[in-house]
Amino acid sequence: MKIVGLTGGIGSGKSTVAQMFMDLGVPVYDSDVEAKKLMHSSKKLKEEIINLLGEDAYQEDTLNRSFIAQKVFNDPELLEQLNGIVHPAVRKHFLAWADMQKAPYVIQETALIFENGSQDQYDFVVLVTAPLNTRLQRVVERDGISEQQVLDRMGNQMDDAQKVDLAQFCIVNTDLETTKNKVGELHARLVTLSSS
Ligand SMILES: CC(C)(COP(=O)(O)OP(=O)(O)OC[C@H]1O[C@@H](n2cnc3c(N)ncnc32)[C@H](O)[C@@H]1O)[C@@H](O)C(=O)NCCC(=O)NCCS
Ligand SMILES: Nc1ncnc2c1ncn2[C@@H]1O[C@H](COP(=O)(O)OP(=O)(O)OP(=O)(O)O)[C@@H](O)[C@H]1O
Repeated sequence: MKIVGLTGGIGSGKSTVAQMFMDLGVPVYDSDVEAKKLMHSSKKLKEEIINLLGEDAYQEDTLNRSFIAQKVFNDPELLEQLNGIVHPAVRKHFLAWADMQKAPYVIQETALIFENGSQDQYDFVVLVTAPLNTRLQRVVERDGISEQQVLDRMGNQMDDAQKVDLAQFCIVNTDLETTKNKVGELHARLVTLSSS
């Protein structure tokens, strides 16, 4: 079984594209969602996160996302430390999940691949892109946060121009119908590549 990484900057449409692959029957692991579940359920992670960010990181036992986001997304060092706690746990959990899937290939959807040099963990990396202004607008509308807050997160991610050169496949996600067709073509290609 091959392991495909699906990545893209904030608001590029990773989750939208991931859903299209799921509709074609491909098992998809959503790292953002699973990371949050682990940050909630693992006592060890929780302790480490409280040690790093303080008691306010959890509110009545629930992850205080806005507090954490506001602390880490404009402090690269702190973000790196948080990533150092969360990412190894997600990796371990993903591998156990992948082991249980029966399909030619599985997808790990994750915001960060090239940023942390983890591209070697994948057989192929698919990059989703969209123009910066479109991404900004989508996230402001979806999450109700300010443009500056989106720009802070973008500041911790690599530019598309650099990522395009590193990925094996790229999906430009502006028109949804075009994206869907591209996903269909890519799926057929990945199935073929997975059997060779
Ligand atoms: C800070 C947190 C609680 C904010 O949660 P929130 O629900 O507001 O945002 P969400 O997780 O949906 O992230 C939205 C987008 O922000 C960007 N983002 C998230 N984590 C990171 C990161 N570590 N570095 C750069 N960008 C990131 C991505 O584009 C992501 O898709 C959360 O993002 C987090 O815990 N991040 C650190 C752990 C991590 O790296 N998770 C990502 C998968 S392993
Ligand atoms: N081609 C498109 N046309 C119009 N809206 C879109 C398109 N693709 C995605 N969107 C919308 O833009 C928003 C962001 O898309 P999505 O959540 O898939 O991005 P993402 O890359 O997963 O974002 P994040 O990094 O924040 O998790 C969503 O509200 C989604 O419905």
